[in-house]
Amino acid sequence: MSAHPHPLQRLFQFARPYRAKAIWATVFSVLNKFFDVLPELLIGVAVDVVVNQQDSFLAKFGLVDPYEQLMWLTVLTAFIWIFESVFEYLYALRWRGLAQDMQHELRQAAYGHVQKMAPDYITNARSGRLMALLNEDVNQIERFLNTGANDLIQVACSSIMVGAIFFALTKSLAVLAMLPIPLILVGAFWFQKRLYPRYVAAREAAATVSTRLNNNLYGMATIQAYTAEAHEQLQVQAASDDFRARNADAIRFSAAITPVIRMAILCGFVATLLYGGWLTLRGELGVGAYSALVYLTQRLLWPMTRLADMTDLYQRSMASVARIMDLLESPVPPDGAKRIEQARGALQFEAIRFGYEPGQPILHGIDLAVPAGKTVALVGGTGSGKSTLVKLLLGFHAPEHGRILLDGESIADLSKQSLRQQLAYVAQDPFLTDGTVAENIAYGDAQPDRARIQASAEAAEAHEFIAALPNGYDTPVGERGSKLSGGQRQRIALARALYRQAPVLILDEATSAVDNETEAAIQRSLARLHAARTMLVIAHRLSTVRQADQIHVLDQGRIIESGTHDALLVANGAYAALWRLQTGESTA
Ligand SMILES: Nc1ncnc2c1ncn2[C@@H]1O[C@H](COP(=O)(O)OP(=O)(O)OP(=O)(O)O)[C@@H](O)[C@H]1O
Repeated sequence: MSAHPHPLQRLFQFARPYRAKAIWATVFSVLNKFFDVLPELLIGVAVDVVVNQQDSFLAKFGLVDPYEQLMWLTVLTAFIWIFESVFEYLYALRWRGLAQDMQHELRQAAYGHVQKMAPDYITNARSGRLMALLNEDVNQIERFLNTGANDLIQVACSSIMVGAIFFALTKSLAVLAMLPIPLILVGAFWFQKRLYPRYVAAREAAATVSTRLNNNLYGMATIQAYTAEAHEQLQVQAASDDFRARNADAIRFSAAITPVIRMAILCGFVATLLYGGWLTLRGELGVGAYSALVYLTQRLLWPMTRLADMTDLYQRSMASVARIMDLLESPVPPDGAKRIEQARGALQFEAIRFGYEPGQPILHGIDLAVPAGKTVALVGGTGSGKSTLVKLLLGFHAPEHGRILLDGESIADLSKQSLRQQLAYVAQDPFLTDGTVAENIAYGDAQPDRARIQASAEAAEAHEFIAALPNGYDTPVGERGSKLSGGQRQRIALARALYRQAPVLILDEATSAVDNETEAAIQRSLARLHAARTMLVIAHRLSTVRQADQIHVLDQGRIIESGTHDALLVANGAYAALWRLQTGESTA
């Protein structure tokens, strides 16, 4: 199916640090099973005591009186049961502990890995699919380790132990009782092989449902505004139906396992009952041994009915392990090693060519410089590649050709963390966390500075509205900032970027949702900060970039004009035309 090792092997590899814990858990499972099988033998010994009395098996140990034999048998039974219970407690504790540890480690590792990927990876991988992976797949492994692993070990143990007892007591009966085992195992493997792809398909379908639900919950306002509820309900229904059908397909198989195995067990049980009874009647097998063997046949074969559940759990969790390991092994974008402590903020884009998809170039050789402390603006039609250029600067993608320099250092050589610490970025659609206003402004700072938070909010023209909120800076903003207006969200995002005090400030449509008056005030604040920072500003509203030291006009991935506002008006090209359109002024 794939070049990867078996999922179990991949899980073992991942769980290396937990090897000692797993070994202890296994030891306790084995010991528990050992003490669990013994009472069956004691039944045989008890029958032997009451039937054979002075000639019983126990009499050989010097216990001639049958009443004394019974007494000792009772004491022995009590001890066996106590040990069985103690080891049951210990294995349950260990396996469940291990399940929790693995669940935690896998989730941490998977999320940690996702955080190293470019943001586009998450949208390409479908965020719902990732959610399913981080939640359900991880839980699936916990479920298996909670009970499944112990069950598998104990079935194997009881088969070996009971088999050994059978062989010690009577070989011919042992062969008969064990005849169904190969049949059961072949059957279980046959089912298992067919179940695995069905579970993989079911997991995929679950991920699709999750993606759709995720998307719809996020876009509920649009769904309702467009009265698309019925349409979306149908879409969810279709995805859920598919999930149900795939699960039903797996269930048809897994439900058949127990009845089939039971038939095989029946053969083994009937054989022991008949042939063992016959041997006992002929005096070739003791009555005590016969009683023990009848019970032990059950002990040997009956747990195998649980193979169905175990296989089920095992296959589900292996499908989940494979998905998680695939994620963990997906290549992380390369990272540079150099660090930059305090950049001056000089940026240089040299002959940048880039496309998201092979053969579909978005940027066709961009050359531009942003001297330290200067403001450079990028304007141009929608889809012309402005945000893409910023994504390259942030190191989300690497250019196919050309390089980007920060203070003369290629950003490809810099560690992404070090690079991004020099940049303060306000995205087109800023992301606010589900915390308070203050937490959002001081985002990423372990020791938030209250005075700096307020100063940043003032510079972003946000202080006034924040102060008017019910709890001021301590007001929760809601999920993704849902309790705020678009313009308020933008200003908090701007305050956050200013709080960072990074040498380079990148504003991608950072004030598009605020009114003209507020924007003018923000411009004045930014102008005061101007000298200290390099600014790369993207804007559709040209009044925003009017004061920039240099303006570049992008068109379909190429710079078609560059200059100051005044020079571009004089040049009377695309920029001047756009300016006239936006202001109604005549520049000719
Ligand atoms: N993750 C992506 N995968 C594939 N194509 C993308 C991706 N992001 C953007 N694009 C494409 O790249 C082109 C440039 O997009 P970009 O966001 O850089 O434009 P922009 O100039 O910032 O536009 P706008 O002014 O509308 O924000 C567009 O054609 C867009 O469809």
